[in-house]
Amino acid sequence: MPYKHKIAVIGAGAVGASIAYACVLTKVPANVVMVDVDKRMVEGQVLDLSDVGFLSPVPVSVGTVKEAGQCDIIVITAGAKQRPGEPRSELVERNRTILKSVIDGMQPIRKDAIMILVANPVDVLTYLAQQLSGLPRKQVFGSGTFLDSMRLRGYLADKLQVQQNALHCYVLGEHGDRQFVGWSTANIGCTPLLSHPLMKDVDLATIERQVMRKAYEIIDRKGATCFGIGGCVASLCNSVLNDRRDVRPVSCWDEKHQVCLSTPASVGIDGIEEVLEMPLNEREQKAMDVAVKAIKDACQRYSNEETA
Ligand SMILES: NC(=O)C1=CN([C@@H]2O[C@H](COP(=O)(O)OP(=O)(O)OC[C@H]3O[C@@H](n4cnc5c(N)ncnc54)[C@H](O)[C@@H]3O)[C@@H](O)[C@H]2O)C=CC1
Ligand SMILES: CC(=O)C(=O)O
Repeated sequence: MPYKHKIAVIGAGAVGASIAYACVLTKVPANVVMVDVDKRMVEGQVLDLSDVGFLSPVPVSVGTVKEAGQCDIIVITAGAKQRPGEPRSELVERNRTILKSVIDGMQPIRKDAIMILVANPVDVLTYLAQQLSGLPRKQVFGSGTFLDSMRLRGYLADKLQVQQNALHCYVLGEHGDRQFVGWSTANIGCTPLLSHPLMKDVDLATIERQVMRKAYEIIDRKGATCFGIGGCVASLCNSVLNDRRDVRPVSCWDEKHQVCLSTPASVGIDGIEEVLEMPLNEREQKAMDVAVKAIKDACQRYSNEETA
């Protein structure tokens, strides 16, 4: 084991394997430990990932749920995925049960562990994981709308013919059907995005819908999405272990709305270092209220049962 840090990836299906693969290729400074109830499958994933060892020093091994509880970062992807056309919110019944069994199996969890939720519906599961794990809220966050925001940047970068990293724009609220774009604060370089001449003929509602529907389109064609989220979560692991303080739209505890929702926050060694206050115009505030209500209703429905 060349590194002192360990990242556990619980759930070694399409998403877990893509996260491990992206961690290896981005040379995250840690040993990656993969965990799954399907023992033969997880062994197969680790054997397969060992073939990329010629490109990276990051080792990948098989571990147990108990060992995962002692890792520096615990990534949870274990759970059911959407069937074609199925919204993420319909996974809550199945995935909260899996989440509880995973968290119970890890106890006592290392006190300074950072837990990153990926399984859907990610905003609700992040809230439940904060309750179930006993960890401070800043140490438990979800991938949120990081992936959706990168999808948005992809569309805009193509349209405007600029590098994606010149665009500062976020998808906010829910990683689900009630997500929305914070157009009023979007920038290209340091100039307002909507003032760019090439944005004049762009239908914002169409782009917003394409971003929201992208997961459905991919699932319709190949049954699951995995590469984008693999990159996003590997990037979050790098932000934590290198204390990079990258600002990412992740699902985290929002003091104002008293729920976990997707909003920009800086991510570092302690998890969520700071949640940034996002100015919203009237349309965006209405969309945020709709997202908050949906997430809150689901959280309230399940939180008492889960902690009982
Ligand atoms: N937050 C995001 O942006 C994204 C989230 N997802 C979500 O990630 C989740 C996983 O998706 P896939 O990897 O495609 O599904 P998958 O079916 O390929 O893998 C799920 C894995 O979880 C394992 N598992 C189930 N219960 C377990 C337990 N108690 N302990 C350990 N492992 C357990 C299964 O054996 C399986 O290998 C889904 O909920 C999906 O909706 C997927 C893509 C993006
Ligand atoms: C499946 C999912 O949540 C996504 O690709 O956005």
